[in-house]
Amino acid sequence: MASSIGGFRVCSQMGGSGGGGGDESGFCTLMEYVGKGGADVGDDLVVLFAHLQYAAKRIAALVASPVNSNLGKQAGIAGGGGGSDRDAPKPLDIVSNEIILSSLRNSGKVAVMASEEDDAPIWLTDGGPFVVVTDPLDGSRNIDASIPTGTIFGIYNRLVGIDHLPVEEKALRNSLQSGTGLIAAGYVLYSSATILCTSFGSGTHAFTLDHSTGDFILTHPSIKIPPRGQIYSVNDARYFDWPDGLRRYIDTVRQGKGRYPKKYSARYICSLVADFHRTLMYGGVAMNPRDHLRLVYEANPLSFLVEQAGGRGSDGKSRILSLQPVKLHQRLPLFLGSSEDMEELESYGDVQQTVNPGYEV
Ligand SMILES: O=P(O)(O)OC[C@H]1O[C@](O)(COP(=O)(O)O)[C@@H](O)[C@@H]1O
Repeated sequence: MASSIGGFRVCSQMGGSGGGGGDESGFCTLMEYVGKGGADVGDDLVVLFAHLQYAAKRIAALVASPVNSNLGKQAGIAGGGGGSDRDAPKPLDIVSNEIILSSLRNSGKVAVMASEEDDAPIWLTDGGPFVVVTDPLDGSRNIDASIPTGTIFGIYNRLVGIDHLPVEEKALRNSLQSGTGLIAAGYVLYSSATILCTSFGSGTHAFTLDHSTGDFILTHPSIKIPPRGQIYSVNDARYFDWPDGLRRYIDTVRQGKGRYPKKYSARYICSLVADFHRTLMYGGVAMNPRDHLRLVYEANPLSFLVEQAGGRGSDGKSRILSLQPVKLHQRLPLFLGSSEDMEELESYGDVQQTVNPGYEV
């Protein structure tokens, strides 16, 4: 049973599906939540989450460290940009990828990890029950300005029916599962607070890192995205490359002439996890209408989370989770948000940006 003490949402009793655990202090940690006294997601998944939260804490410390203050994604740096100095520090998205890889390997629970940072999926553990897809540090281009970044992950069961295939082939096929097969997904937002938001298929719940104890505390149980928001989130410098439908939609809602008779406001951090988190909290639509974001690593996990919170994830025409990935690094237009806003947006027909001239910034 969730209640509120001093502004925190807390669990006052153990057990119950999705109810989470809790101790005598009333606070419910992520590990209590997933464990037997809480949502009881199964021992294997509990072990995996223990390792995922450890990786998240290491990345949170990394992005906040003064030592790394100028190590955003930069071409020419050794380890990521093809530079030649082997002793040069690596960009943070490469280090984050290594942190997640070692955590997943150490968990012993992951058969395959597919990462936005790697060309091909990595086979980790024969018999590992799970497949993890991840964008280890999204928004890393913002690091140098201390703008929020995030980790995104999705978890599937290993396809045991293809265990007999050669490693490369089964690694790829396991990683190309449709989003309808997700058993869990989440993101970690590295911002003024470090927030791990996750779903196991029964609601979306967010946990905030308590730096004094190192625990993620359940602060936002059963998040419900408002059915209607008043915010649109898009890089509107691309307005002149948009199709007519998208231009008309944005022009209409910003003038307060849409189905909801209020003038919408624009918010765009240009860091997907941060833009998505705000949308989950306040409602509205977060979008990138061009073929830029990835189906496997970004669109599927975030669509799973927004659907579990009562919203929708679409490519402008179809439900994201129903799409069958054909390529690991497949890109697509992405629209995530409140159910009524999404419905109104899609009613404009052509909202997918088909020209993608390449942008310098
Ligand atoms: O340039 P655009 O179209 O505004 O795209 C911005 C989006 O790209 C991202 O930076 C991800 O791009 P990268 O994977 O190339 O880093 C998101 O965080 C952000 O939402």
